[in-house]
Amino acid sequence: MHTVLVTGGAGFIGSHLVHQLIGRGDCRVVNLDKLTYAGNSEAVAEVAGDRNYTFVKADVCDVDRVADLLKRHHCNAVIHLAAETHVDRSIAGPGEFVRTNVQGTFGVVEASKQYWSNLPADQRDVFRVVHVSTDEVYGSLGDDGAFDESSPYRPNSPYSASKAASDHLVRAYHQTYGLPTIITHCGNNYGPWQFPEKLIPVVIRQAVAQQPIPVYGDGTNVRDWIHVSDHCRALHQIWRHGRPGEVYDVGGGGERSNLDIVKTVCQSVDTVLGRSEPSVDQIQFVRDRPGHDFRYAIRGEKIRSELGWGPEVTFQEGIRETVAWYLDHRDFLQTNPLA
Ligand SMILES: Cc1cn([C@H]2C[C@H](O)[C@@H](COP(=O)(O)OP(=O)(O)O[C@H]3O[C@H](CO)[C@@H](O)[C@H](O)[C@H]3O)O2)c(=O)[nH]c1=O
Repeated sequence: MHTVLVTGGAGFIGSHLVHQLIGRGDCRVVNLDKLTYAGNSEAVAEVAGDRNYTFVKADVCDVDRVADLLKRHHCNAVIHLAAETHVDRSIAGPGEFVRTNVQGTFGVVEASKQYWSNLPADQRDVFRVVHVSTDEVYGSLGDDGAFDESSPYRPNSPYSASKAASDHLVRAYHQTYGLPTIITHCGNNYGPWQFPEKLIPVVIRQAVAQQPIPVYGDGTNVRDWIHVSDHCRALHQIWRHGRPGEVYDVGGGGERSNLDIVKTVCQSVDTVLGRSEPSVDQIQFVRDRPGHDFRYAIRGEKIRSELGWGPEVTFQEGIRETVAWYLDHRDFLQTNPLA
């Protein structure tokens, strides 16, 4: 039996990871979450009563608290997802991103180091810290090429800069203290429970309400999309079989332009609701995001060849399921992103 401290386990990706880990039957999960606007206890309600699950409302910046939890629960891994994640919010207010993403990651690695360095040798060997980061640290691509683990860091937004800084701290803790850390970079996730500030839930909400669907700039920007369950499977593989000190980029092959995403989502909403007037007519091209990265693409060769991981959910199937989920959870869709 493993015991994993998941930070940010009430968030979008974190809650899916918590479900997967508990579902495996060989993991106890301690979910540390501050329950900020993007954290949602409802997303983990199904596991709340499970004997292998513990929820702790806490802040990753609190080193003593994190160290105490690791010790109290005899954790043998940390998967660190707690973060501020929305690029537009980071442009409006970068301070919270520096605090949560940089100071918070410091809290996690410092607490982990304190705990890990006092473990008996056999437990030190199996302990891992998996830091969940983003492909956005690599900056923006033109029409060709793809990121891989050797791509230079060129973050462009306050969000991606804060994630890049957090990566460097994690790397430094490995280089300096030998803490067994692994860094991951994933592309754009989609699926149930994604907060309605990100592109796909925004499109669903606006399409359903027959309101304008905002597309930044001309909609030609490209992102590499992955279903959240595939990402969580990758995180498990990386934790269990990845090599300490390494970086693994997660994804590959899911490139789509924003306009393509918007059209696919609109068609899916129209089909489920039996609409005759196409939702795409609601598209409104709006002012571009400042410093908007043009394109992200992940090669994904290392994780495929070293860990045998690849995505399983097709985009068509994933979008159909996601749209159906949001239409069944319209209250969540109405959550005020500015709250
Ligand atoms: C919310 C919104 C977004 N967009 C555009 C901006 C982007 O090019 C694209 C996706 O936007 P977002 O859903 O905000 O995601 P993006 O900025 O790519 O960043 C996401 O993907 C990253 C991984 O690439 C994660 O690290 C971030 O946490 C996550 O937020 O759609 C629109 O055109 N209209 C919108 O209303």
